[in-house]
Amino acid sequence: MSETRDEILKQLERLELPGGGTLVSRDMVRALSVENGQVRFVIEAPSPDLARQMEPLRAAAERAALSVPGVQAASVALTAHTPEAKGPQGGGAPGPRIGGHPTGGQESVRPEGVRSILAVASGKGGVGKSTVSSNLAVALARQGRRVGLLDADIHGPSLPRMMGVNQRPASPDGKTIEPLRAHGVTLMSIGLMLEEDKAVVWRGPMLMGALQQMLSQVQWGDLDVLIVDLPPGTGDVQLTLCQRAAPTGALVVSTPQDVALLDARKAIDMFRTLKTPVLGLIENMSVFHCPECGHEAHIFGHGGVRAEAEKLNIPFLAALPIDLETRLAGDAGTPVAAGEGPMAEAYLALASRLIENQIA
Ligand SMILES: Nc1ncnc2c1ncn2[C@@H]1O[C@H](COP(=O)(O)OP(=O)(O)OP(=O)(O)O)[C@@H](O)[C@H]1O
Repeated sequence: MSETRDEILKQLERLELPGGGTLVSRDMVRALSVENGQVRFVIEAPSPDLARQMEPLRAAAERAALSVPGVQAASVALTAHTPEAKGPQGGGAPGPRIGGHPTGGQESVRPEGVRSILAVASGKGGVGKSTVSSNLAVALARQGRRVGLLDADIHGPSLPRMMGVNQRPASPDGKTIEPLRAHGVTLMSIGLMLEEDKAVVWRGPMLMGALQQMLSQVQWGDLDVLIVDLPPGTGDVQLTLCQRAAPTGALVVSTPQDVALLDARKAIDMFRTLKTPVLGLIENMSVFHCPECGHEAHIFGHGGVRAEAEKLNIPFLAALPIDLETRLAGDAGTPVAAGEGPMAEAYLALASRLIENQIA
């Protein structure tokens, strides 16, 4: 498939644009996908006016794709930035375009100075993956590790809020991106490159391209560990990370609830298929201690994740309670692990365990 892709791009290189350059050299091809002989991509024009004039070029691009052996059908769409929009990702400032199609076939996109990449995953949404990622990152940094945190949850990036950052990362040369720093952690989120409140409507290839950019264009520097907060589920982003960045392993977060565990099992199975070791399971929202009477309530069930870990012979790393401070601290932009108290200690203990086991 990647040979077909390369050949299509080669054909598109031949289509000269009126102002000079080609569709490829001017980076106007988006979301190129090849599936069972069906080719699809989008030509992104600099303005709606130019897009209207580019219809003959669109048709020529379709013919060029069809001329490649193995291609049975080609569908090419034209799109444009609106001048008032702040780029496809918002923000106005010049900078790298996020969400292009992935490049470079199966080449590694692992950042050079990063010793270990740790994926934090869950089957189901809302189980606390981002809460665990941000607190674990802060706890590791407090123990002297050089930590990076990449929010790869493209459809629902929540780390900027949880880490208390909202400025757009700088890109002095328009290609590389300078990550931000918060609570001792080097941080990058796709949410910082997109317009807040705008839904991301991207196909798989654009998601894969965006992750690739976040790994290879961000100046991560030398890190002991890069924690990648994945979107929930088993999709293109997970696949790209495992195949192109060779993570050291994955931590899977789940609540003890049956429906969450069911999905967690799927995530574990996906990592096994992709040959990424699952290094541990974490139970979040495992118990609620009533602050008034001290009563323990198992709102989402009890012990399910520990039992699952034993069954699958995967280390059970932590049982984190439902905790008001955790929620409030996350909403306020200073993770609970940055302070003092039982939850900060729980995250510091989790971080120590990962350091002792040379995972982070
Ligand atoms: N242990 C906890 N105690 C109390 N609230 C929690 C806890 N863990 C997470 N939360 C809260 O639950 C909500 C969802 O958590 P979070 O965003 O971390 O989940 P997620 O799995 O990353 O979600 P998504 O599927 O959107 O990526 C947040 O408001 C967070 O503050």
